[in-house]
Amino acid sequence: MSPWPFTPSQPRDYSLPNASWSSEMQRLYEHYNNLCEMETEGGEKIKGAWRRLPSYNRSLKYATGGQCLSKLLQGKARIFTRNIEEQGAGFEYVVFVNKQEKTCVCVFQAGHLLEGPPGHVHGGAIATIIDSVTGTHATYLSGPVMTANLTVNYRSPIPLGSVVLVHSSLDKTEGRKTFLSCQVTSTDGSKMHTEATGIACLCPLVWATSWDSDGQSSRCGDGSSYCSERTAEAKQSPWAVGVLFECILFLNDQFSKTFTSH
Ligand SMILES: CCCCCCCCCCCC(=O)SCCNC(=O)CCNC(=O)[C@H](O)C(C)(C)COP(=O)(O)OP(=O)(O)OC[C@H]1O[C@@H](n2cnc3c(N)ncnc32)[C@H](O)[C@@H]1OP(=O)(O)O
Repeated sequence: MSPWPFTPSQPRDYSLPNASWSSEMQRLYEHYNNLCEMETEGGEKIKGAWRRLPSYNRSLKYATGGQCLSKLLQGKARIFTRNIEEQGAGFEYVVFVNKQEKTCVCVFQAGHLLEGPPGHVHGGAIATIIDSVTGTHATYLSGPVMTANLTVNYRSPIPLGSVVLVHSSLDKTEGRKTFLSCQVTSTDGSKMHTEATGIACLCPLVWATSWDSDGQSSRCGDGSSYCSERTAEAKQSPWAVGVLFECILFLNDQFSKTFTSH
């Protein structure tokens, strides 16, 4: 690993198909991926309502200023759903967001390491994928968040190795809080596996700096879509504070390493 935190790198995008994906997983990936790009009558390709979110084994890629943060913390900040080496053994998933409807869908294939009841997915693994999807969705909508609350109702077991859809929708935002609902269903929608609601809380530092002079919130998850109408100036504020905050964390870590190695 490079000792210099700004060194450019090409991390693996875990949301792209791999050999472990079943034909059903592949089919659904292609279905939603096709909705990301539309063709006009003139044959021109234009952006659709959906967008695939790339996914890395580092967790900060989509935070406001995340491109920079993820480089600073590339050797540190890991997200455990993306750190099981064997392809197909753990969480195989891809998340798509619908900018207009403010909804999100995840195509999820559960691998053998996620077993709970014999032949079925562990409840903690189900809560994990729900937390990951709603957390990603809230981050996309509002900026870097922590899960404050997650309430899960398990309706029917999920067979190990099967593919399910995880739907997340925005209920409301209230101050720092983003309220989301989530359903895990079979891919044809006929069976409800799990229902959940959650509250994601915008990180305090970002919240404190995300107000325009006119009192309008300028939170922007990916800085490009949900808040595209907001001012560029407003977008800079949480980005800059985020980078400053992460610089402090990075320097702190370097100092810690220096002291503990002696
Ligand atoms: C970038 C990644 C991309 C990549 C995508 C990454 C996807 C993965 C996402 C994983 C997300 C996680 O697992 S995060 C890890 C699990 N979560 C945690 O560890 C969070 C631990 N809890 C905390 O750190 C804290 O409690 C916070 C940050 C949630 C809130 O603390 P705080 O900042 O001091 O704020 P506080 O005033 O207490 O609360 C703010 C508002 O939220 C309300 N509130 C707080 N807790 C609750 C609660 N349990 N249920 C209801 N409401 C609550 C309060 O009443 C208040 O409402 P009002 O008075 O304003 O009305």
